[in-house]
Amino acid sequence: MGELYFIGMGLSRSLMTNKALDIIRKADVIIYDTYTSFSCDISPDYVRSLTSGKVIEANRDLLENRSAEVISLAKEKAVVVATVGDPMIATTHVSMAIEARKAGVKVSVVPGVSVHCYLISKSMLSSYKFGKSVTIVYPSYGIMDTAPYSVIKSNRSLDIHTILYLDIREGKFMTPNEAVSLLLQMEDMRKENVIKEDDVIVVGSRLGCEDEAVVSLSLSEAKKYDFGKPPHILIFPSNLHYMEADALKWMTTK
Ligand SMILES: C[S@@+](CC[C@H](N)C(=O)[O-])C[C@H]1O[C@@H](n2cnc3c(N)ncnc32)[C@H](O)[C@@H]1O
Repeated sequence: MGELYFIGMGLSRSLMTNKALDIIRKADVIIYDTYTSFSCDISPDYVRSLTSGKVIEANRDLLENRSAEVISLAKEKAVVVATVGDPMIATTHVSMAIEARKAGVKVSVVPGVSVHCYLISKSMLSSYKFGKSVTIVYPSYGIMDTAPYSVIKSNRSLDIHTILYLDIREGKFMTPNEAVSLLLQMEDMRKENVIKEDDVIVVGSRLGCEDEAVVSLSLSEAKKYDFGKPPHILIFPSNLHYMEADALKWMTTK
């Protein structure tokens, strides 16, 4: 009898739980998700060094379009879908989990340290004040997706903060500089007075790694700031409680 495990590996080796390690060590097959996120020190080769199970590097096609193959394998074997961070936060793996359950396969989820929670904690902004999050994507065929603009506008109208994930496209990671430039272009297009150059954002870089950084700066400062190596993530805050404003003062730029 097989089983399908969705394992969160955390953001880096030091943040991988013992439970995740145990299940990876014992699994027959590990489907390593290379599509939804990236870690500074967890890699398919690192996972190979932990287990005698077969490690398969999975792209979007295998995880979304060919998930039936994974589910069919899990009818007989212990199969792990291993994701950097948490397997169910800002991913589409719930769809595979539901299909597997419908097919009679036992499904287990092992949460991991997610960039979402890690960022909220490091920013010290109130966890009660975060709304819908959204990904800023590169324009495709010259068309700009202004969904992040709509989400920030809606969250701000409710006085809540927005987490902005940044696009990963064919191995290229969007930089905070590119993200800020796209947000300002969205304002130019929509002109609904949502995003201004002097708005303050929080940028998390390589969270969970030795060289992680969290900085708070204005959009105009962010345009030319060197944020270092990826991955990066942004918070677009709404109005700040005085304690949140104090917390951000400790995170000013270098
Ligand atoms: C689609 S989300 C997936 C989140 C993942 N499932 C988790 O729970 O951590 C991936 C995006 O989160 C951000 N991200 C992921 N890991 C990060 C890290 N260690 N430091 C900063 N940003 C990170 C990047 O913007 C990246 O493109």
